[in-house]
Amino acid sequence: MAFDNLPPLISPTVLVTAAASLLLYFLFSLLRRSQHSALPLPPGPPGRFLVGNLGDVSADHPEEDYMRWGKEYNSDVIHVKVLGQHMICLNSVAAATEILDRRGANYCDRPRFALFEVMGWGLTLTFLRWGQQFKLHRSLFQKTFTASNVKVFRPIQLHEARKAVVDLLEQPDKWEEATLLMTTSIIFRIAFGQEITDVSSPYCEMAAAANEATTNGGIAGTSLIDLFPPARFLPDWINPSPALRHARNSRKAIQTIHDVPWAASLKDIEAGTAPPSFMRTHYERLQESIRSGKPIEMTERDIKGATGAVFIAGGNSTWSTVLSNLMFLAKNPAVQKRILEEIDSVLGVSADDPSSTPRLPTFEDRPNLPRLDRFLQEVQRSLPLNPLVIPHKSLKEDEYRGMRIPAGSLVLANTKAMAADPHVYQDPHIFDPDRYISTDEGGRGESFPNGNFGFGRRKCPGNFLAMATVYMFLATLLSVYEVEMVIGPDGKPIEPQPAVTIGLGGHPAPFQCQLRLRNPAMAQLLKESI
Ligand code: HEM
Repeated sequence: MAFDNLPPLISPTVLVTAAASLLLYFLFSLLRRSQHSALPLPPGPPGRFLVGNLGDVSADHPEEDYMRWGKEYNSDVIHVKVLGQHMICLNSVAAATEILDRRGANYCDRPRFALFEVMGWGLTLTFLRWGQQFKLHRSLFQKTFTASNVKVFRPIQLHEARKAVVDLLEQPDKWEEATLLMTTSIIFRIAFGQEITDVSSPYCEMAAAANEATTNGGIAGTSLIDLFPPARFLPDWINPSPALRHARNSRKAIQTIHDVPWAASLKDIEAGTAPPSFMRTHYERLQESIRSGKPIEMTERDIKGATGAVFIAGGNSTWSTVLSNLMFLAKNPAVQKRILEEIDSVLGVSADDPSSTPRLPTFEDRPNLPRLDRFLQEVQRSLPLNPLVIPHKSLKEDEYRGMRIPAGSLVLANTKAMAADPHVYQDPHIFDPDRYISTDEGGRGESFPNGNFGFGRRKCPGNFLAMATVYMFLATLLSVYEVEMVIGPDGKPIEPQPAVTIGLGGHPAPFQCQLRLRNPAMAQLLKESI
């Protein structure tokens, strides 16, 4: 876990308060122990008096520790206890689907994310505890972003993907900026109905500030403020943790991203000029309920919080996935060549036939591009961007294969371990999209990776939307460009090394690649299309 904030927080006041709370908690735990079933906890490293496994789980890549312990204890379910908090890590798809999917009703809570509340993400679905408000916000998302309902957003995704590739025709080395602008504009249009035409839009700065504040908040639920929420009220002068200071300093950015686009969209809605968006749909439903005297289940505050959640959960996560795909394209030229052949054949591009009249890719082409689809899956397996997903919390004590999962446990799904499981994937360290070809077609028929969008009742409600954006951008880009490795000063290609940064929502570590124009006629078509 990320206990990166530990040393600066140790002021005498905090130490005394923390020691007293720990003692109370310890006595309380002793009292409750007699009520537990006699089943053993899942295996895991032995803890120490009072602090348990504090310090045993690394801040940077805890998923690696859980994988190591999985091997050491020969178990796909690992238990650690930190400052009295039970934590259960699920290292296999079998354990995660049984516990988080099938028994989802018991694992749908979240721990309290006190640090993110301080920032101003109080009414954000991702961080809501189980209860009425969670159910309401979850239903707002689920209704809007089902596999079929997200089709309504396709024109936005198509337009933004084409625009991004046209921008790249001017400045092909600005692939990071162009893809960030695209994913930000898509999510802004879908959330608020506000278009971001270029980087000079004030929304870009607001989005960047909110994203930076949020991603630098560390791994959600793991700061000392999360483990000991009363510390959030410590005044600045007794040196609260850097994390708390960061959260307090972030409030303005988070408030702005909720208020400013909301106010602009409200004007458009009232003027009758607002395009379809998440905000418009739910705001108009609320107004309609008020007008017709129907029972009102949500408030304007709920809609504002949920709209902010669409932005924060759906913008950078999609951008990171796009970047990850670019990295693996550059790294695997042979795989890319076969995808390009497939795209050309579907779009009617023929080098031998000058009379061929190719066209630009659309959403309807997706079922005919299975190589691209398998590639998207293999990228997710090879570099899970959220290796431990976001912690779920159990409501009641449970039993799994003779092991006890205490009530109130934090449950982590280790997607990195799942993706590397040799029982599921042959040579898991090799990048091989063909591993998913079905046995009927002569392949191995390995399962698509499971867990990159989470599990159970907290599973990402934006997964269909996100993958539609990633698909549309890649199909459009590859119809025009090839993604290559950069050649280093020694004349050799610089091979990108896949790695993930830490924080809320992982991001691929910096890498290099370059775009080579391969089809000028398609580029011309693209320019004419927007
Ligand atoms: C490729 C892009 C994306 C990735 C990799 C991703 C991944 C995830 C993951 C791992 C979770 C946690 C699931 C769990 O706890 O079991 C999550 C939750 C969530 N995601 Fe996404 N997501 C993406 C895009 C989106 C988009 C586009 C939206 C908005 C429409 C969105 C909205 C949410 C929300 C609101 C939650 C919280 C759900 C809850 O707590 O009930 N995500 N996402």
